[in-house]
Amino acid sequence: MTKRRIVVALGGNAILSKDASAEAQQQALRDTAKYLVQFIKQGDDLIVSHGNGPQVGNLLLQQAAGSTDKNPAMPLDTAVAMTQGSIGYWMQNALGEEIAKAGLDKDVTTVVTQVEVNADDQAFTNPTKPIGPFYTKDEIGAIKDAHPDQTFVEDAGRGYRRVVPSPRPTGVKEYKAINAMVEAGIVPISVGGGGVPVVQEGNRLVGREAVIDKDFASEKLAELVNADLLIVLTAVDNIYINFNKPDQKKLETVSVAELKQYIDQDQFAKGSMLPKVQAAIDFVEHSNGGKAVVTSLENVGNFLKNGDGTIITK
Ligand SMILES: Nc1ncnc2c1ncn2[C@@H]1O[C@H](COP(=O)(O)OP(=O)(O)O)[C@@H](O)[C@H]1O
Ligand SMILES: NC(=O)OP(=O)(O)O
Repeated sequence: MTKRRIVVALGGNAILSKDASAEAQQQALRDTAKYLVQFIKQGDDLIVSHGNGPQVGNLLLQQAAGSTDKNPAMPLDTAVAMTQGSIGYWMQNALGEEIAKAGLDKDVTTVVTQVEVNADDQAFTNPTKPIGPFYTKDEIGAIKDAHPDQTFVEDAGRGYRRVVPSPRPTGVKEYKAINAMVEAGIVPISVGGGGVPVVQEGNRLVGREAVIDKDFASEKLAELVNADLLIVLTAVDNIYINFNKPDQKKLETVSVAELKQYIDQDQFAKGSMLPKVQAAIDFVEHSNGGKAVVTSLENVGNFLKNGDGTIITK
């Protein structure tokens, strides 16, 4: 089989489901690495990205709880960089172990990645990205009394979460370094948490307080490094139409034109599957013959063997 260049975007459940302790998140990533190593064993060049919504929200809460005048809390762009470091450490440690077990000699390295956004992106005045823990309605009443500037929305039917601005990525500052790492046989972990949002001001990149969607950032990176495949790994094996209804139907190979019709029919939930579908469409439309895949971590073996999962083509 010919060697492919693959950007894999890891969904939240690959890192944190209920237990937010470092041990539990590290264990989840050890389990995740067992699936990801299959691509490397097959000879594919892998670039890994991941979400950070729960972790960056939790970090902001820890920062706020411990802050003093002499030891101030860090702003959101710095917190995103901190989660790139912590999750990247867990991931490179776990994937490194699986690579060693497979008898392969390959380094895994985390890249603190700056992702460019437009300063006038309307997302800055319309926060939509859920971060941190879930709250009850009573709990957010009390938080809003103390922090009237914070916005909360109902998320995934599990309660309320704080939302922050989520601008669209326009570029990935470190993509050439990521390319060079792949050429050198290194597995980069990059655009973690969607990347640190930055705006170009003269020679300086200035951080902005936001959290970029990791599926959109992974798509932008996949375009820039000329990936053959963008694979979005989430909790479901396939994208469905009429999802969770008695007549739900899984999509196997689907064209961009067909997916756009399903978007018009509101088939994909806004805060969850829609951004993945939009990222997949963007990649197929803007790359040079690339395809996108949406499937689950647990289905990686079947995808590699039989092409199972939802495959999005031109
Ligand atoms: N049409 C659909 N087909 C499949 N899954 C869907 C659909 N609409 C909504 N979903 C939900 O979207 C979820 C994936 O989004 P999300 O949980 O935000 O992803 P992640 O955290 O893995 O990035 C699936 O687990 C599923 O519950
Ligand atoms: N940054 C980001 O998209 O994180 P989640 O996938 O955890 O929401």
